Amino acid sequence: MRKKIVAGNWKMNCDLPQTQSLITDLKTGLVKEFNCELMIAPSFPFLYPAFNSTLETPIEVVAQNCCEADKGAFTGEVSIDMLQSVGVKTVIIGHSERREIYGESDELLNSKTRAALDKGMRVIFCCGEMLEERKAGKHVTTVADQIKNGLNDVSAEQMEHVVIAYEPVWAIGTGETATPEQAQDMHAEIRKQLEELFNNDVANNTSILYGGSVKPGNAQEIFSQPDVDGGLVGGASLDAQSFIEIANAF
Ligand SMILES: O=C[C@H](O)COP(=O)(O)O
Repeated sequence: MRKKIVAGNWKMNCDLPQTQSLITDLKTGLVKEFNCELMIAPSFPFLYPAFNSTLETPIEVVAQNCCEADKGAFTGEVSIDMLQSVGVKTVIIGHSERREIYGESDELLNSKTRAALDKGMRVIFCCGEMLEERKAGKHVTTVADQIKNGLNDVSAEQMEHVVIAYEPVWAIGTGETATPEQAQDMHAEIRKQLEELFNNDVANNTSILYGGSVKPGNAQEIFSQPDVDGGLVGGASLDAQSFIEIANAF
């Protein structure tokens, strides 16, 4: 079932006091029902305190990454079981910063995605083209390849637990947003791709979020596009008021 979602990716920004104070501000600001699911993704050490602080609220705490392996000699990694043991049910996989800075390949992201889905997690699978790829007119094929490779061997049934986040890399943290038309065009292409890879139900029922400089001032126009089901928000999610205003854009 296609859901409206606004997810805040806090990236590597808040320490424990800042995490707690941002959650307190969010809880104070959540005075009414929202027409969308709300998620926040703090850093690993703060997932458990965040999970505890958001019990009985509409906020879901999600992870920014996970390891594809079960357990063992993987220094610095965090397993899916570990995430689940602190209440996490959703994980972001394939963010462009993981792809670019940490060199995570389509194959690795596919392993992470399948491992997370096999363990019953929900996955927010990120895709998006670089500026040069858009300028060269290769943005649609780039994103199609990322989806095809990243979701290889994922079943149509498992796709019920997959959310796609389209984030053009040139719009992340730059203040430059894709136009609502650019977002809509790519989201429609992604749905076409999901239909080819899976079926019509998967294409229609998968939530596709837009990410890249979403702010209170542009959220409504972007979210009003027929194939945009919400946002993966970076910078603006670090301010409770902005995040709530974005969530109110539905
Ligand atoms: O995960 C979120 C995206 O990278 C967007 O970040 P941004 O809203 O700061 O551009």
